[in-house]
Amino acid sequence: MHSQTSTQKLNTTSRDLLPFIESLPDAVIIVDPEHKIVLVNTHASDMFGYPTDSLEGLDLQAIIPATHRHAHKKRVDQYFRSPNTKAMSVQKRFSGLRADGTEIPVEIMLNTIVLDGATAAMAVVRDVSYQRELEDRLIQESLTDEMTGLYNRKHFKAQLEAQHSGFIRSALPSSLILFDFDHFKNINDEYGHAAGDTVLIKAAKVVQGELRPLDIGCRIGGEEFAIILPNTQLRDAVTLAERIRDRIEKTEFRLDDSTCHITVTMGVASFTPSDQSYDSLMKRADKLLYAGKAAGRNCIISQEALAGRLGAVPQK
Ligand SMILES: Nc1nc2c(ncn2[C@@H]2O[C@H](COP(=O)(O)OP(=O)(O)OP(=O)(O)O)[C@@H](O)[C@H]2O)c(=O)[nH]1
Repeated sequence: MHSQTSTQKLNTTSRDLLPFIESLPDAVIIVDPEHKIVLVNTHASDMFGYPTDSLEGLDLQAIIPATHRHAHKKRVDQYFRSPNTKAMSVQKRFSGLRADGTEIPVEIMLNTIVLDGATAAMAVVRDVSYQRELEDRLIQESLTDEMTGLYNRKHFKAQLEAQHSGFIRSALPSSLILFDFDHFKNINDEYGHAAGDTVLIKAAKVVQGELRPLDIGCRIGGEEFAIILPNTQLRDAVTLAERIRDRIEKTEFRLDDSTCHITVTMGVASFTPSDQSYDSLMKRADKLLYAGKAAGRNCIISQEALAGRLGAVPQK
């Protein structure tokens, strides 16, 4: 005698199944091997924005976002070839497509059933908008520096590592600007630590305002910032660094009852074939930054300067 398993097919009729699926708190969509929707509950019509019963008879593709349709169709075919009970969203984030064209984040649990004598797949679909939003917010928070809103050191390292991999794989140029505020201790000593924080927050906004969408602005230490510039040659990175240095120098930082000015010193470097890891770029940029401090601050020193081909770019 065979023991019952959780994957044993349910053998039922639409008439018997309907009250059961109507009693469930999730949307239920039953699909035949030709991908036709054969039975749904009211939650499914509501979730996807269709009048009652009008989902039935439609191709399943009608409720799949266009970008996922091809992969989803293949997955459904594969499911019918070797059906097993499984969650479709364990590794991947799924979305459904509503009648009004908006997308809804969902989790899907699939079961095979025999409905009215024919094999079908029963998808239990749960709206996970709230969880997805929370998840996105937590991910974003875990990568962000709370004070300035720039990315944090953890994200900085992960992104620089990814850029290094891209460089090794396909020689995509990437550059790094590392910078540190000059004599920041004096700001704290003169105006107080809270004022120092205000300067950092405002300077971060100045930096952010100069970046392109793909550039990654980070606060990697107390008053040490970094900008990863994907797909950017050293020359262009130096141009951007100079623009930011100049903008910060010219900014009047308004504090509670006073104002102050501050400057930054920058090290600018790009990946080279001898970089074994992202860390060597980081160390090189750090060395350049400290060479800039030694050269008198408020300046940019680029990798070429270190190689002796270009002088430092002191601004004063
Ligand atoms: N207000 C504030 N101060 C910070 C923060 N992080 C670091 N600092 C301060 O930044 C100062 C850094 O001092 P130093 O490392 O001596 O550097 P500096 O005074 O900027 O001088 P140079 O880097 O040599 O130009 C210290 O006084 C730290 O307390 C922060 O988040 N907020």
